[in-house]
Amino acid sequence: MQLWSEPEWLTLKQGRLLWWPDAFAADAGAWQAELEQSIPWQQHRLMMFGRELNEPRLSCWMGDWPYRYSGRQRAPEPWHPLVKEIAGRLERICGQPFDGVLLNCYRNGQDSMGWHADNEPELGRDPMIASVSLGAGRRFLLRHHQGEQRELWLEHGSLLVMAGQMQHHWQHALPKMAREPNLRINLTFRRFAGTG
Ligand SMILES: O=C(O)CCC(=O)C(=O)O
Ligand SMILES: [Fe+2]
Repeated sequence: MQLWSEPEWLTLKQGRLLWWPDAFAADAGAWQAELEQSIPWQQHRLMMFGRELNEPRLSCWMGDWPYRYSGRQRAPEPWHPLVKEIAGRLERICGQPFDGVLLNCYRNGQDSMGWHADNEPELGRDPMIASVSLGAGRRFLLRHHQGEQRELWLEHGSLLVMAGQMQHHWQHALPKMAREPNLRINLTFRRFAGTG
């Protein structure tokens, strides 16, 4: 009987995913409890149709370099020791270092993230994005620019790595799940293209 799943590479049209549902199952509860308490979660604002709105989630940018998106720049928070440790685990799995991470806190199923690609120029061509999920399981949607769609279930302790040309040909989103009462934390690790 196999108790622990193995990481599996899924090949998509113009992209690759490493999918490992219980990668961190043994640590996920402790990680969630600590990060919920000790990350300086912030409510950021976004511009939508000419109006400023609260982002439908809390977040925190951490690492070695500032994060630019939607024309704004965020200074990084210093590495939290546990987040640094997780970055080290991911480096061994993915075979490359990570020097920045966006932490997202979805307070319940009303929180979400819209369609986007992680294609900031800082990340360079074909970036590897390693995403760790803690807490409530949520749907994760992928869509290719020619129409193909995929859906994954991101559960507590899972790892999803987007690699290859994913960020150039696919977008991803975390839709609302109205009846989900529980919190989810997600960490998406990235690497600044000028380093490592
Ligand atoms: O919460 C998630 O699983 C997705 C987060 C994401 O796409 C991002 O931070 O760029
Ligand atoms: Fe993303």
